[in-house]
Amino acid sequence: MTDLARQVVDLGASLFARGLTAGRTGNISVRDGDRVLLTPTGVSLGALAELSVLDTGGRHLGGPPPTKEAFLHLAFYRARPQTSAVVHTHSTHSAAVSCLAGLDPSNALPPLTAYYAMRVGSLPLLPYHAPGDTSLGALAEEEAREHHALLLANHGPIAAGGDLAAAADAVEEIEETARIFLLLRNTETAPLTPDQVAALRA
Ligand SMILES: O=C(CO)COP(=O)(O)O
Ligand SMILES: [Zn+2]
Repeated sequence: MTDLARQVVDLGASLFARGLTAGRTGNISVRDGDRVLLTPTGVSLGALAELSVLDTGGRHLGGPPPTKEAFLHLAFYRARPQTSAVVHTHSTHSAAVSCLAGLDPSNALPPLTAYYAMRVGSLPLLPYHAPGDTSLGALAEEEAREHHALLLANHGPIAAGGDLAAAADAVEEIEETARIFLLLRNTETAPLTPDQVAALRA
């Protein structure tokens, strides 16, 4: 197993052990030159043994069949050439927020904390599609041009980063902020001001 593949296995084990995705949910990918290593479909992130290999055009080059969300991962790589990794989870609080009525589709969570503003920024909500429904690909690719993190309605977060740690950081920060958001529901909150957010992202 290559060092990069080992990093995917270790990240999967870490996300699973911390309850950030359960059962056989979630998927991870990392770019390796002109190839992409992805978690296989139907496996627990806590028990990854081998990875699937695609080219950036989606051609299957080796390993078991890839995650059914491979098309979403590839949409991020196409839309954001600086992306080297993508992480998707079904983290509980993020998934709970993704089921709420009345969310702002352009930004599902307010900037309650500085780290959320720094690691995520804004979080467009993509309309519900069944897992693996490739008709979400075009919309995801369009949103990914401007945003490295998206929330899939009635599903969970997906985030891209310059490396695996950055993509995981974004998904974890979404989960922490979703938890805070739900803890504070029906309470008046004081999110960061646009100036405070801009200062953090400068
Ligand atoms: O999270 C998932 C679907 O959205 C898990 O599917 P895969 O096992 O195909 O990766
Ligand atoms: Zn999923």
